[in-house]
Amino acid sequence: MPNRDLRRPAEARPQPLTGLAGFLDVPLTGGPSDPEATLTGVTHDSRAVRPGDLYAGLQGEHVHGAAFATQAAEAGAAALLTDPAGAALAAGSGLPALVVADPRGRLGEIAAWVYGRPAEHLTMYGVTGTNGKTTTAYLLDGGLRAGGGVTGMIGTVETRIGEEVVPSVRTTPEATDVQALLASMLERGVTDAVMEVSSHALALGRVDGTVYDVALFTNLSQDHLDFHPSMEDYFLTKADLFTPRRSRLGVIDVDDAYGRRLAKLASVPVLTVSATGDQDADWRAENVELGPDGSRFTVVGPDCHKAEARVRLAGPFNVSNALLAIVALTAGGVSLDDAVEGVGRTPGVPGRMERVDVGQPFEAVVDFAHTPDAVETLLRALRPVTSGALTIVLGAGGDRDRAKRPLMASAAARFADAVVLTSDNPRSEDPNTILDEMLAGIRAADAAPGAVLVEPDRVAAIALAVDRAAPGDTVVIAGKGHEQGQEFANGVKHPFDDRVELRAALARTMHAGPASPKQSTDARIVAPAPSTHTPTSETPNPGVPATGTSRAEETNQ
Ligand SMILES: CC(=O)N[C@H]1[C@@H](OP(=O)(O)OP(=O)(O)OC[C@H]2O[C@@H](n3ccc(=O)[nH]c3=O)[C@H](O)[C@@H]2O)O[C@H](CO)[C@@H](O)[C@@H]1O[C@H](C)C(=O)N[C@@H](C)C(=O)N[C@H](CCC(=O)O)C(=O)O
Ligand SMILES: Nc1ncnc2c1ncn2[C@@H]1O[C@H](COP(=O)(O)OP(=O)(O)OP(=O)(O)O)[C@@H](O)[C@H]1O
Ligand SMILES: N[C@H](CCC[C@H](N)C(=O)O)C(=O)O
Ligand SMILES: [Mg+2]
Repeated sequence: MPNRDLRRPAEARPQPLTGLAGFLDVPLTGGPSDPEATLTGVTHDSRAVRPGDLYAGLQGEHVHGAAFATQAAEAGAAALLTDPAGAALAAGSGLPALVVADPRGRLGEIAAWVYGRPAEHLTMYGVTGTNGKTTTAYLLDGGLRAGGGVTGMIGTVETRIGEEVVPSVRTTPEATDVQALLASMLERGVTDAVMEVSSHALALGRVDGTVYDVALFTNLSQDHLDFHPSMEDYFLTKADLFTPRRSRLGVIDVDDAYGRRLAKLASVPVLTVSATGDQDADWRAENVELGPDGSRFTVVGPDCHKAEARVRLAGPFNVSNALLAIVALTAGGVSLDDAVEGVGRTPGVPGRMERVDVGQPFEAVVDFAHTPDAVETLLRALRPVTSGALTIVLGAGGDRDRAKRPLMASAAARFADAVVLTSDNPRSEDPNTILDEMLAGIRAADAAPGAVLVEPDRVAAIALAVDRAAPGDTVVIAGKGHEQGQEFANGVKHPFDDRVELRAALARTMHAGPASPKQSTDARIVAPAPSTHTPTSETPNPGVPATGTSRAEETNQ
């Protein structure tokens, strides 16, 4: 274990506070101004303040961070950055203040300034898109290592500096943490940094102060409509990554309709990729051979570039992710041979198409699909490798996009033979309300009688799917992938790992034989009622048909 907190650089590079005031062109107000005062770090969280930090008191959805200025001062903050409302709130803190109209909008450049603009000394890769960011980031990492790079990674599953891992809280951290992490990476000899760039990050200034050498776009489909007012806003937020203030070059998957739009809209040079052969693109995957453990394909690019490639993750969509990574690597200076070699060596990504095998006579897989498009893509990928029935266990997260719930359930009913609806992370919501909203998306025509079951307890739902599986079937547990907990109301998080639960359920069936009657009778078996088809207002992905939203009936058979 590392003996220091890698989230910050060890070496303090004190910057004069008056220098920051000059940089921002605002006076220092409020507390006593020491002309010699210096800053050694910056944070937006009073609970993370270290002596010498600039504390950014930001207006949040719930509270104004400036309300914690006294706590920040007690922890040793050297100064406060805030807005006029925050300055009033922090009046009693005694901290000298820099007051600007939009502190969140300035935080990225300030953090980059405080930490010595680390991104300028690293080769930066930024991956955006609704699905495939984490997977593509791991593949990029593999290719960079094969090219001799020392890598750092910031993303959903983990944050890594060389070989050392720091747990990730979110996909893209706040700007203060991004810049501190990049400075820490630089200090520890990292040459190339790979980051997942969420739309929240772009909208909330988390990656301000970072210009990516190569920006990647995987695809766009419905998600996060709790945060974005429309798909158009979601798209334009992502598209901003492909402008000169944020990147130097774009690599875009044009098999995706939004990707094709982006390739035209981008104001940085762009390389296009297509793994399906359906689109005109600079780089293509040809001779694709899909297998249960991964795929082989030929990479074909401009100027007679050609190489035989493989990806050790099943499904055609992972050929897209791999091709995108390979092309981005070559754009970033890695040779095509090293890129292909490193991507092909990458063993897998935790909780993405991860097979769990205790010797059972059917396939059991854990995957992170938690959008309508990902559920459809996943099931379409598993169908050709399933000789028997395909069963999915699926829930939807609480306090997230509600509109995607019926669409996820609809995709599950249309592309699987059996569906066990269950809880994901209910967070502050009632799990049964989420399940009802999912059920509303399933039309009678999409599911055979008895094919849809509801079991709110995720452990029991996994056991139910396993108990019903026959030789040749595939059971996929979707939506939580690598996650290590299940979140309930009031921030309560119970330890939970789909892979552990699936393994335990499989082991039980192997030893005890099929179905424990209790699990089967407790679940509700749902017969979706014939219903009027109500198209949804958004048709986010031109490839996904609209689905009904009527209420399903329960028969409790
Ligand atoms: C919508 C959103 O992103 N909200 C983020 C936002 O929360 P907020 O505005 O509600 O903050 P708040 O709780 O009102 O607090 C205001 C300020 O006071 C500070 N504070 C608060 C309490 C305290 O004791 N001390 C203190 O300093 C907070 O640090 C914050 O700066 O600022 C907080 C502090 O930075 C974030 O934790 C919070 O992310 C929440 C937890 C979140 O879940 N965000 C998710 C949806 C998210 O960002 N997801 C994306 C996309 C995922 C993907 O598709 O891959 C991601 O990048 O992970
Ligand atoms: N290129 C792709 N196209 C469609 N679906 C994909 C693609 N790549 C991955 N998926 C699906 O999306 C799921 C999530 O993949 P991954 O974790 O790589 O995406 P992500 O963009 O990082 O997601 P998140 O934003 O939640 O972190 C996978 O488990 C798989 O089901
Ligand atoms: N990055 C995504 C992950 C969702 C994973 C799923 N298990 C859920 O909780 O909805 C989010 O925060 O929206
Ligand atoms: Mg991710």
